[in-house]
Amino acid sequence: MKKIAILGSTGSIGTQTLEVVRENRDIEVTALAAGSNIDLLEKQIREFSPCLAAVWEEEKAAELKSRVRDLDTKVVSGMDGLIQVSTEEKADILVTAIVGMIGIRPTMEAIRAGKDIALANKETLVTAGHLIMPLAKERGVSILPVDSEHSAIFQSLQGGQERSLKKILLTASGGPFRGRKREELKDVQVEDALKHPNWEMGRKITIDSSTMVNKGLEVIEAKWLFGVDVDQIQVVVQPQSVVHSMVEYEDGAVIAQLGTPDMKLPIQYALYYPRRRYLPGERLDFWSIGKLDFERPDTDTFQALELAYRAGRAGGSLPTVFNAANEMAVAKFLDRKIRYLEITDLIGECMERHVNIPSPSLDEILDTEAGVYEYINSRLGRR
Ligand SMILES: NC(=O)C1=CN([C@@H]2O[C@H](COP(=O)(O)OP(=O)(O)OC[C@H]3O[C@@H](n4cnc5c(N)ncnc54)[C@H](OP(=O)(O)O)[C@@H]3O)[C@@H](O)[C@H]2O)C=CC1
Ligand SMILES: CC(=O)[C@@H](O)[C@H](O)COP(=O)(O)O
Ligand SMILES: [Mn+2]
Repeated sequence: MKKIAILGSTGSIGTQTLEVVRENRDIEVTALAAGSNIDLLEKQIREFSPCLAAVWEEEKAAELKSRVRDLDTKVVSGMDGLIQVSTEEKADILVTAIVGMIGIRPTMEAIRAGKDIALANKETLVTAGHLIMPLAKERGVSILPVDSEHSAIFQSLQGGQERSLKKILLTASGGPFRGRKREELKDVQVEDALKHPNWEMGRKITIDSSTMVNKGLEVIEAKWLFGVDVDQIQVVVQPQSVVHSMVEYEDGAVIAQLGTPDMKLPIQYALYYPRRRYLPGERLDFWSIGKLDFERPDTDTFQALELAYRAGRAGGSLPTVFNAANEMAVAKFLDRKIRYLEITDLIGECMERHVNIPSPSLDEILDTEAGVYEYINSRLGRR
């Protein structure tokens, strides 16, 4: 019996992970954590009987505790609760399906406790990759990619050919605004940006896909997962999201992983690696697909992609600035406090004024995050 804990069980990746669990009878869920959706978390507790559940908000945790008092599930809250879930002693694998760099501490504690990580939470690796990758190596734990592109790269690298890897071809859908010019994006509304052409995902990552910040985060995520320079990573727009990513080897051979846009495949692959298992769902039908398109990304319009390369090349605390500015800007955009193009503008502005810390400690990363939030709040006044 495989045993897993999930951070962010009520979200898009969290619920799809539980679907994978439902379809396979040999995974036990030992711990679950969510932010505030206690209605869904209660249902999950009743179905999967974890011994531990965490809710970020203390009041909601108290309410959930009272609702599940007929069960043996212990309910905890706050950062301490997240860490208890991530280090729950019976679990072998932690699925990090929480959104944002709030995942750093629980992920690091899980690694210290010897858990393998099925990593969806890219913000953690983007901001703390220089701490996480060596820690994982030291503790002998695996970081298994869940992000579809990184899973595709990982799958394309099977066979132990990593040493002959020349280049990563990271595919991007181009988002809902592919083909538009920057000028045409000034009046974009929340509803427009939430219409991803191919994937159903949480709100924050959906906005990130529309600005191509998501692809920028993924470039830095790939740098850490596969030990390459960001300049060995080329973003290729593949509007159908059928080619999930590719690798080019020294001899010019390109190996790709293709599939329907369904996150259950990378989730299941991470949970059972190196085994492949039957997964119900649609299969690719190349006769009806007909053709696949490939394009160069428009970095004049999607300036965040260049900013991410700059942050990834510089390293240190600059990726934290890129990520933290985006996290706050997206929250404000979703709250209708700022305009769409201000997301990218704020990221650029925060990066411009930052004095880079070459190899920041966890405290320095969190201080950098706090500094970015403080700057954006003061810069926007009461907005
Ligand atoms: N969705 C996708 O297809 C993909 C997602 N990813 C990455 O996976 C991560 C999750 O994305 P996604 O599932 O779309 O996001 P969602 O917004 O759908 O879900 C986020 C989850 O995190 C929980 N959460 C948020 N804040 C806290 C907190 N403070 N404490 C505890 N739990 C918290 C939410 O709980 P609640 O709802 O209860 O508040 C929810 O369960 C992101 O990093 C994203 O970039 C990567 C590739 C694909
Ligand atoms: C499903 C997944 O992995 C997302 O990160 C997806 O790739 C977003 O699509 P784009 O960022 O390419 O639009
Ligand atoms: Mn992705």
